[in-house]
Amino acid sequence: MPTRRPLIAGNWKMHKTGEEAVQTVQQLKSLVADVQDVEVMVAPPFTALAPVAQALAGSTIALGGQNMHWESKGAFTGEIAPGMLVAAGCRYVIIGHSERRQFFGETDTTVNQKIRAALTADLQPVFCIGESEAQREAGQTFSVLDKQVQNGLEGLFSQDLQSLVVAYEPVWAIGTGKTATKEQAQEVHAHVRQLIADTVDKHLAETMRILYGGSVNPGNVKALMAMPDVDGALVGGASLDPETFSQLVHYQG
Ligand SMILES: O=C[C@H](O)COP(=O)(O)O
Repeated sequence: MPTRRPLIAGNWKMHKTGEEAVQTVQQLKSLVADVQDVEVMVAPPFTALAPVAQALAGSTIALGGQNMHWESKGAFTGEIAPGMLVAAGCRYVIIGHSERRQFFGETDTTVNQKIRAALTADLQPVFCIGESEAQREAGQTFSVLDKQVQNGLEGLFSQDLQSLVVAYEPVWAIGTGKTATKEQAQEVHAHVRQLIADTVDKHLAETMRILYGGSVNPGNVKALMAMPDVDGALVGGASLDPETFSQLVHYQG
């Protein structure tokens, strides 16, 4: 069984100016300086990327973008190109977050275009999937997730997807304080891994990291991380405070 290096990622969403973000990572850097076996990533807003990259110089904390366009340049007012994220110091990019799907019209098709563009630019996509509360209650969780995964990865093969990270974020658990139970998370993660094994490649499925996201906090992270198919967390609210985020990174105690 291959070892998957845990990834604890902070998605700061629309929080923090450049100055506030730099202050946060300066504290975080020393708080997690002892951590070796867990990868840490922060995804600040676009305007904070360059100063945060500078503040992170010499640290192992990785930087991520929260979104990007799939084209490399052009007349796309308000958009950011993959190469711009790379130039700003990003290694990762979050793609298809449910807030992007819900409020900004992202579809499986644009998610697929973005994943392709990220891979071409050598950015590691953190590909977000998740069902709504109504879909879960209607017993559609697996069919919704299967469609998101299959459409999002359409036309991509194992050799393209080596750096892919999947993040399972049930929409009903985001920012609500209502975390999926560790059993619910494990059930979905195992299902998604099996789907990748069946439709893409078995080895990729075994090595690919699947993060859980949705009201992760210092009180529930350990139990979630103990599940065999949970390889990390994509954290919103609890990633904004460096002390709290550091507690998540130190989930092993
Ligand atoms: O990307 C992060 C998720 O949307 C989770 O947010 P949350 O931890 O505030 O529930």
